[in-house]
Order: sequence, then structure tokens, then C-alpha cells
Amino acid sequence: APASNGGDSTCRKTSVAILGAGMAGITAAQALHNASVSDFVIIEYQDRIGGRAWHGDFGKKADGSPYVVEYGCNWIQGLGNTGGPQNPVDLLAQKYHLANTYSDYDSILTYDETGYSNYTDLIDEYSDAYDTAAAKAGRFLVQNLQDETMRAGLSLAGWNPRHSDMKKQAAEWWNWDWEAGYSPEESSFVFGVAGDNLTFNQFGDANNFVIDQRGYSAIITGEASTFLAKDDPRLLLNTQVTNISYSDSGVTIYNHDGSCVSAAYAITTFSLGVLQRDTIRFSPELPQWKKRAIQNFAMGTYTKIFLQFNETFWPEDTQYFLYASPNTRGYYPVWQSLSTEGFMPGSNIIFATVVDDESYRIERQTDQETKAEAMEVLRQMFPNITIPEPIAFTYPRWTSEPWSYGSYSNWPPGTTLLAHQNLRANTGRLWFAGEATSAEYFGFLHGAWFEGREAGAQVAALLQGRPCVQYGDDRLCGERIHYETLTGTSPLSQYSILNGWAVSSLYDGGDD
Ligand SMILES: Cc1cc2nc3c(=O)[nH]c(=O)nc-3n(C[C@H](O)[C@H](O)[C@H](O)COP(=O)(O)OP(=O)(O)OC[C@H]3O[C@@H](n4cnc5c(N)ncnc54)[C@H](O)[C@@H]3O)c2cc1C
Repeated sequence: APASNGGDSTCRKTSVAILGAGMAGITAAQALHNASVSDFVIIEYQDRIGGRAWHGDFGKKADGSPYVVEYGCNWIQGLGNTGGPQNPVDLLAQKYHLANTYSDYDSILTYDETGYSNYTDLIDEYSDAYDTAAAKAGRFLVQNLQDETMRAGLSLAGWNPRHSDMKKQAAEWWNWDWEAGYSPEESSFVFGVAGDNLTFNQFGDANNFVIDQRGYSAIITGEASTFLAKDDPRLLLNTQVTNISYSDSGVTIYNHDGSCVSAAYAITTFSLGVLQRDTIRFSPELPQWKKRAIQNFAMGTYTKIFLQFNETFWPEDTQYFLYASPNTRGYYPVWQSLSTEGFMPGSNIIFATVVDDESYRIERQTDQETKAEAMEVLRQMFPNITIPEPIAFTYPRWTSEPWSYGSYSNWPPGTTLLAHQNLRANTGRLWFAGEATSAEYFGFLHGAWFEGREAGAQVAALLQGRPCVQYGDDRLCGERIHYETLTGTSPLSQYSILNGWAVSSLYDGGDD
């Protein structure tokens, strides 16, 4: 099919502009390459491939060289079982011999402000309630019943911890917030459970922790090098997109440095956080259905706080340490030892994780303030040990990184699949892909992998005038559908005094 360009004759011309070189951008480019579309340009803000697969140097080894730690994604989640479906990220990890270790969630010790205190039974209690709730969430999905909060789902299944029960709150955080990045109040019941099931029941329930000193991004740079040459002119690093002009005949991308790219199609893989911050100007403005989808879904923040000491003063054979703060839920709750066999033994590195409001609070603090808080918690956990000052300390501030504005997405209570479809749908020739557009695997690296691949394959088919793309037994044809109007679940006839609605339902409250 003839592919007309975006129209600005002063711009570099290409068939497909891919915005972002994270997992989704690279798999989109790979799908184009596999469909023999070699005329594409990848535009990336940073000086590297990988996006939220982001690592850095930290502390030092005995020889003085630094360790590499992951600020972003760290686990391969949902390892496949023999004969069953395989997680593509797991397959890539095998292909590139990515060093990783089984994460043993039973290797855990629990603490409160007085030191060690065994409350692992509460973790089991939560798990039993979760299983009951999960079965119900499955029925809600199948029967198309109205979504509720994860909190309601858990409470109705018998897990209803008081706000003052800090050990139960810690057990809940370990099981829920740590993965979702949000509290059960802030999470969809139906899709929170579905997201968990689709990864851990479809592929497998094991998680492996990546410790590779090349960084987790080695699987993304590895794949990129199968179709991009060294210094490939199709990869524009250090290039920040500021404006996107789109129509039914093409897309033009304008960058901060004054350059521009005019393409028949574009695929943006920018994070939901970037789209929510309004830092990219769209022309015309994005349609209302798309803006609502972008603002309706949630971008969470997940913060890892790394400390290196000159000794390992915590039990070296244990992977996890759970802390219940007496005052604040989610206050330095999970500590992970890297100084443990299979990880980076002898590193004397431990890190704490916080999410959501605690992340925002800690991001506003100086390193000194945060270090002092973390040290006070460690001294409560290990009251009989004289804990030295750390020799290295760092943490990323995901919410303020302008190329990400947060860590990964979550579905709020009351969401529907159709609302989410509007996040995925194309607007004219501008397509959307990335972790957040995955209905099945949002929040995961493999979600980005699937979404990039699918958008790339569909755009290639459109460019080549092929009607459909085959996925196993399914066919995807043409553009993506969207819904101009998302309906609620109560027909107007139910708006009566019987349901507590006294005012006339004919009152015109506006068009929204
Ligand atoms: C702290 C943290 C922990 C996580 N843990 C896990 C985990 O353990 N397991 C797991 O499976 N997943 C995890 N994830 C999620 C996983 O990292 C993401 O789902 C995945 O990396 C997203 O890939 P993406 O391609 O959709 O987006 P990104 O990686 O964000 O790629 C988008 C790219 O667009 C670029 N960009 C943004 N704005 C612009 C602009 N204006 N101009 C040009 N380029 C721009 C960015 O620099 C980026 O490279 C974690 C994420 C974080 C942050």
C-alpha cells in the first residue's frame, strides 16, 4: 500500500518512527525487521537502549571496582514450566545467559521495632484469604460483574486487618503493595487478580532475581544487536521528542534539538507517566477518549534504597527481612540481602523497597535524611548489633525522571477492559505500545515485550497492505478499535427514589 509521509518536507523521512528504545521499542523494531520493513527510525531520550531496564554502579568490590545494581526491573517473573507456555523474557534470559537466582520467598525473617518477632503465620493467613478472593475475582471477570477495590475483595474473603495492626499491615504489604506498587484500596480487584494469574498461573509461579553484572538490559541490547548495526543511523540516542503531529495519513515527530522525523506511522512506547505529565505536545490534541484513558490508569512508583556496609551484620543465609513499623504502613518494609549465596556473596549490600506515598516522601528528602531513617530502622531490627555507618548509599527517584515519571502502571478500582483498550488504541497513524498497554501483563517487562511486538507486526501489515496478522489461532486485522463512550452499569430507569436518587434524571448536568 502507498505510504504517505507526515508532510513536513524538511524532516527526515521514514516509514515507521518508533518512540523509545526500551523493551517495547526494541521488540516493535524487531517485528518490523522480521516483516522485512527496514525503513524505521528509533528515537530515544537517553544515551542508551533499555529504558526502565536501568542499572548503575554501586559501592565497591574487594578490588575497588563497583558492583552493578538494578534501579528498575530486577526479576524474571513467571518462569515457564516444561511443556507449558514460556515467558519470552525467560527465554531471552536463557539466550543471553543472564545471571539470575531463584527468589525464595520462604527465606524470610520478620521484625518489628523491638527486633526479631515471628509473624510469618500472618503471611500464610493472607495467602489463604487471597486464594478465596482470587476465585471470586475470576467469576467477576467471566460474568462481567462490576469491579471493586482489592481491599473489598480481601475483606469479604476474611482478611480485614485493622489500621493499628502493623504486623498484619506488613504481611499485606509484602503480599500486595510490593508487587502492585499501590495499596489494595488503590487497586482493581478483578484486574489486579487477573494480572497476577496471567503471569504466575500461566507461565509459572517462580521469580528469578537478575544479578548479571552487564545489567538486566543485556537482553534488550542483545536483541537490538541482531538487527541494528553498531552506530546504526536508524537509532537516534540523546534525542528528546517534544511534539507529535499525527493524522490519518502520517506522523511527524519534533525533537528538542530542532530535528524532526516524518513517518508514515509512529509507535510511541513512552511510559504512562510520560503521557500523563503532558510534557509532549500532540497536534491535534489527543481525543477525549484517549486523554481519559491516559489519566484513568495509574502510574506507580517503586523505590529501591541501596546500602553497602563493610560487613554483613544480618543473617547471611536469609534473602528477605520484613519490618513492621509501629507508626507507618509501608515504612522501609522489605529488605533484601544481596550478600547471600547465589546473589553477590561478600558484597555486604542490602536494599530496602518502598512504594507509592512512601516513595514520594522519600524522593523529596535528601540522601542524608533517607539514610538516617533507614539506619534507624536497621538498628530497631537488630538491637543487639552495633551497626556501622554504610560505606555506600544510593536510590533512584523514579517519579522525577523525565523519561519515565514513575515506575510501572496499575489498574485502579472500577476499571474495565474497554477503558484499557482506549489506552492501546491508535489515534490515526499514531500507535501506542509499552508495559501499560498490556491488558494481561501490565507492570511487567514481558508485558512490554508482547505489546511492542504486536504493534510492530500490525503496523508492518498495514504498511504492506496485508489485511491481517496471525497470532496462533487469532487474527488481528487493521487498526485498533476504541470506544468514544464508556458506559456505566446502571440504566437510567434505575435512577429513582427507590435507589436513593430523588432528583429528576432528566436534569441536564452537562455532556460528560
Ligand atoms: C523500579 C522498577 C522495578 C521493576 N521491576 C520489575 C520486575 O522485577 N520484573 C518485571 O518484569 N518488570 C519490572 N518492572 C517493569 C519493567 O521495567 C517495565 O515494564 C519495562 O521495562 C517497560 O518497558 P517499556 O518499553 O514499556 O517502557 P520504557 O522502558 O520506559 O521505554 C520507553 C523509552 O522511551 C524513552 N522516552 C521517554 N520519553 C521520551 C521522549 N520525550 N523522547 C524520547 N524518548 C523518550 C525512555 O527513555 C525509554 O527508554 C519494574 C520497573 C521499575 C521502574
